[in-house]
Amino acid sequence: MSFFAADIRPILRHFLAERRRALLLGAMLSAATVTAGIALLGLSGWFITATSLAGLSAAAAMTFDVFAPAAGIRLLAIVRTAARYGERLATHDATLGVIAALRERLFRGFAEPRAARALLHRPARLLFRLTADIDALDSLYLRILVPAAVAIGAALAASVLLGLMHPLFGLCFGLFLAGAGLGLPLIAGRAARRHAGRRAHGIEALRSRTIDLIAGQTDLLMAGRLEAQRGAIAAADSYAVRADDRLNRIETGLTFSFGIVSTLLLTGSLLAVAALAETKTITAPVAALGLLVAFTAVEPFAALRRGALELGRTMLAAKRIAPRLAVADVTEPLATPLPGYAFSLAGVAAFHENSAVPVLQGIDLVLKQGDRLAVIGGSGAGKSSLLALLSHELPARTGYVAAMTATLLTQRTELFEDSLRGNLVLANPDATEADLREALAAAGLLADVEAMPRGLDTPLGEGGLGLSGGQSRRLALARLFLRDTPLWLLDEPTEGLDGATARDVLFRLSTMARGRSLVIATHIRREAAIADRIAIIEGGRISEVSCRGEAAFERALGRLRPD
Ligand SMILES: Nc1ncnc2c1ncn2[C@@H]1O[C@H](COP(=O)(O)OP(=O)(O)OP(=O)(O)O)[C@@H](O)[C@H]1O
Repeated sequence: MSFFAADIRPILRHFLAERRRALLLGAMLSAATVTAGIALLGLSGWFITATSLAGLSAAAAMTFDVFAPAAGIRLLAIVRTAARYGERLATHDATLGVIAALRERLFRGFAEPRAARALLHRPARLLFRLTADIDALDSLYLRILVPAAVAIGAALAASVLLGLMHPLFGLCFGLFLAGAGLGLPLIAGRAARRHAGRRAHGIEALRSRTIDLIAGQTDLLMAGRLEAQRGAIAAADSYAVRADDRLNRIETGLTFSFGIVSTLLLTGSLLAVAALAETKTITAPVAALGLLVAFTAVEPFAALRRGALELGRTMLAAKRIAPRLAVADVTEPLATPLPGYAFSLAGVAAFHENSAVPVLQGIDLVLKQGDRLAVIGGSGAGKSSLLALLSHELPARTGYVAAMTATLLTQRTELFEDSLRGNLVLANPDATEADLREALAAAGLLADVEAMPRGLDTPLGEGGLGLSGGQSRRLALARLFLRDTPLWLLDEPTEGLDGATARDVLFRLSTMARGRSLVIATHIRREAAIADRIAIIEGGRISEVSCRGEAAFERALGRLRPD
């Protein structure tokens, strides 16, 4: 059970912190529903038997009070219905509230720079965490914790009641019911765990491979890999189906075992109440009550069946989500550099997640406020990683990092399926209409936007569809202009643009950057030429830094790709 507790604890903590009262209320109402059900059936059994016995003699029939038990039955029926209604409302409202908060918290965790960077490499993972994994967690409360608590409560209440008829009867009944009723779902849960995990992995693979097939149809066709991709989808499907089949078998076995246990228990209870009635320890109506109480106390355990089968999936979700909850709020801000400096790095080494090789090492570099630095080097040398370090996306393993608040213009322009306005205000939610227009004008995109019938409200398709490459880059630039930070980090800002557009974009950038510090990671001469200094990075180490006017600076520029 320790594996269960370790993974589940952080999730439970979140559940309780979020909606403690509603969750407890839901559990109490659930217990009230079951208790009222047990009492209703027990009292009804007692009433029917007592009435028929009273009817055997005229004297007894005259004195028998039918009103009090009938009123009790009606009251219990009303209580059960009302409690069931309230329980559904309370438990579902609490669960949905908790799950929504969990999703938001997870999303915020993913939006943390480091996590976002790691997830960019596996976006399908983010999708599954936010959808399938979070959804799987609603089982924890609704199908595992509440039914287990209610079943234990029902077994306890029934044992006490039957114990009043005969202590040994109550004790044996309670022990057998709790042992078998909890033991069977636990055994089934353990057996199903592996298959539930496999089913989840199979479905994930099925989804991502199908998305790859649809999104990459043309490329797959051109490479002659369409059939292979279809085969991969079929393989994922049959993997999930095999796991499903195993789960169905376990469920059938569990249902069968529950059937045997409840039959044994009821037979035992029938024999016990018959023996007690025979020895006149209890009356016949009380025997009927006892039998029906035993019958209804078994029912809540059957409700654990689904939770047991989903236990594996729930555990997998908890295991994946719990670590993200733990780190969601703990990113420390970077140290502030000394006055007059934009950043300062000393003896820095950094590693990408899951990599044993340092991507940056022995980095000693400073940038004065207002200065412009170009970082050049071969592909994979570590230029983007240096920008990631300065923007606090990549943590330093060793050394000292101090940097002013920075904005990073990434290599790829990330645009969303939203209006132009929506894509712009991401950079500054408080920007006014005038700010947006000013930023667009500075980026050279205002005329294009004004020519569009819906202007700033023009909707963009997925990934910014509807804009040309140049327009997308200008939109990214306008977004940068809306970020009033003292340090701008630009990763190949004009890559992929034609010469004229690139020069225009660079000119605008250079104008808007006046007074700020710039770091430009680049392969292109025109981009490095706007810098005052050039740092060459090779294999994660800075091998040379030169200043404008020095021969080394010109040599470094000469190494770069011309326009
Ligand atoms: N998130 C990541 N996880 C693991 N390794 C990474 C990650 N990002 C980059 N790397 C690796 O780190 C090294 C440096 O990458 P980086 O992107 O910093 O190089 P770069 O100089 O900017 O290259 P380019 O000019 O091609 O953009 C490469 O070997 C790359 O494969």
